[in-house]
Amino acid sequence: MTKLTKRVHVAVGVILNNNKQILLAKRHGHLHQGGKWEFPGGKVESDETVTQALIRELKEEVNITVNSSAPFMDISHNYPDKHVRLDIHLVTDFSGEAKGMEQQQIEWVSLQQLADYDFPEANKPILNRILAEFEI
Ligand SMILES: Nc1nc2c([nH]c(=O)n2[C@@H]2O[C@H](COP(=O)(O)OP(=O)(O)OP(=O)(O)O)[C@@H](O)[C@H]2O)c(=O)[nH]1
Ligand SMILES: [Mg+2]
Repeated sequence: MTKLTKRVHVAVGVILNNNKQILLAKRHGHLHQGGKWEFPGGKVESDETVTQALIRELKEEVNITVNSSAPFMDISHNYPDKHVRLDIHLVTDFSGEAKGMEQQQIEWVSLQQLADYDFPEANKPILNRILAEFEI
């Protein structure tokens, strides 16, 4: 008997504010990759574009209204239990005050401190790219 590995397409936001801080959220313990810090985002539903999913998820999860976004990186990663495609977008133009809408911990983290946080395995290239792009 074979069981197909779950595949998910995820819209992910690297939200950068004017103080050069990036918004991180802590995944609840019971979730996939629970306890790790993530960039806010979530699954793209079948009836929406990645941009629509990004806008919806950032509003639902962290109360941020995206005014515009730019494609930043596309990563496919195979976890033992799940295959993820992370469609990562840079968000510098947004409004609203960040809030953990799902009782999750959130933090604005300076670029210098980003490497101190524990991220899911798939996020390593994102970290490297952010640090290279913004010249840390
Ligand atoms: N949002 C987000 N997900 C990530 C990151 N890195 C990473 O491996 N993932 C994985 O991508 C998947 C995203 O799913 P999610 O749990 O955020 O989806 P969602 O918000 O739609 O959740 P829901 O299905 O509970 O409503 C998870 O398996 C998660 O482990 C990241 O930086 N941000
Ligand atoms: Mg999510």
